[in-house]
Amino acid sequence: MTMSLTLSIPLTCFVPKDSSVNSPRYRVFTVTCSSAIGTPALGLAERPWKVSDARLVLEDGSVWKAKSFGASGTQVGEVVFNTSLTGYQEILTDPSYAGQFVLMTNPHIGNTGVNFDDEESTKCFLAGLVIRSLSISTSNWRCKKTLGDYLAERNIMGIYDVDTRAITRRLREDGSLIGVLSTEKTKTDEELLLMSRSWDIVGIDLISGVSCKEPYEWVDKTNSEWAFNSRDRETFHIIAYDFGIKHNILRRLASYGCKITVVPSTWPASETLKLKPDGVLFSNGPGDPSAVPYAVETVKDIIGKVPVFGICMGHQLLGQALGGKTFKMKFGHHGGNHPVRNLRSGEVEISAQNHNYAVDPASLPEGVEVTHVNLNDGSCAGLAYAAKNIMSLQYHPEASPGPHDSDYGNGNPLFTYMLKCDDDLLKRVKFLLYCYSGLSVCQPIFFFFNLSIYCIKFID
Ligand SMILES: NC(=O)CC[C@H](N)C(=O)O
Repeated sequence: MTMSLTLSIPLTCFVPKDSSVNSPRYRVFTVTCSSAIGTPALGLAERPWKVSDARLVLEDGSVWKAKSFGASGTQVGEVVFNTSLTGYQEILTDPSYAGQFVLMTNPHIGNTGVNFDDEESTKCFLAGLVIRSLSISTSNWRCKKTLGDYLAERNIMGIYDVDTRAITRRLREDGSLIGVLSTEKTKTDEELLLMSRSWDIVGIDLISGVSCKEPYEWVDKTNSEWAFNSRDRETFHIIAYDFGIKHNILRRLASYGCKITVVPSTWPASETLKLKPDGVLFSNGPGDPSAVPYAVETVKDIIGKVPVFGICMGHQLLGQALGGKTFKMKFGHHGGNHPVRNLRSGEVEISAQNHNYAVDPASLPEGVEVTHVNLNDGSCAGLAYAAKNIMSLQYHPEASPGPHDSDYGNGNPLFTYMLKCDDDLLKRVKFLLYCYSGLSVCQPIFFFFNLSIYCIKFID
């Protein structure tokens, strides 16, 4: 059944007192929702009066009472905060969050439900979701189910009605913390605390749990509705190492004319080189880059022989393979609003990021160039080593957190830079250019969503 609600809202409540806007005093808003009465699955996620039935116990001894949604049980993980306003579904399906609880600083989550197009992988690998307020209704033309139903089906725990601001301040002051989330009443706070203190994410190989088991070919391109900056004139064969690869990286490469073979994280370098690819991509992935020495060895065996490009974990592994060091940051970067400066062009990009580790530029050998820096803390956000045809980024150029600044397109500064270089260098780094300029997708819906928020703020 389709319901139509007509709301008469005094417009004066949206207009500043000194506004000169000449408009009727009342405007009629018509809201149409296609939820059947008596089947609240798509309309109501949770009754707002549900009582606390979950606890988040942090390793610092603090206990946070909350209400559960999604799966129930007891789960341990590292708590990180994410500052994205939109894109919770991309976050939920980003394999790099394996072993982590994602706390969203945006207080209102779940309002657009979930759909089948925005997934970055086929599973949710994160430990759980921590939010302030779970939207009691979902409203989006692409919505297929509620966030609560989605998490329950994937056996992922979620909690809401928890003071996410206070936890974020704590994480900002003390750094990322291990926590235990539980809906089990039989477990005491002390037991949960002990559990949190006896688990660690450092030094664990989380990549093996998320990587594909067999090689496969990837052909899907960015959906034409969202596509921009596509090029399919030329075809490059790319081998993409799956350390927890996000689908949009593959879609953007396909849209830029790449034929892609995705291989498991343990795929031998010799097999890769036998295929004589035009380039190799080292993907993003979860956990500590120092815990996967086998992956660093693979990277070492490949660099210098074919052009390579690294994203996030791939960037960190490249840093190590070049002789550099990675270190754990205090609370990392997780969000769709991180400013990054491109040191070659001087331009600033608003980027999507998700990492807790970084490459220490001082540890890198001579000749390796830091191409990008994160403007929030000056950390290394990109590297290039022309002598070995290497480029890498710490952030996610394929993402569209609203802006798609990191999809440089044809008229991008790097392209201009390349054209000034000699022909040989241009040829050698052509693949890198394709990767670099290709990794982003337009999602106008986010743009308009953000725009509407700004408008509401403006007239409020
Ligand atoms: N997105 C990623 O690839 C993350 C890399 C690594 N797991 C980190 O936290 O820094």
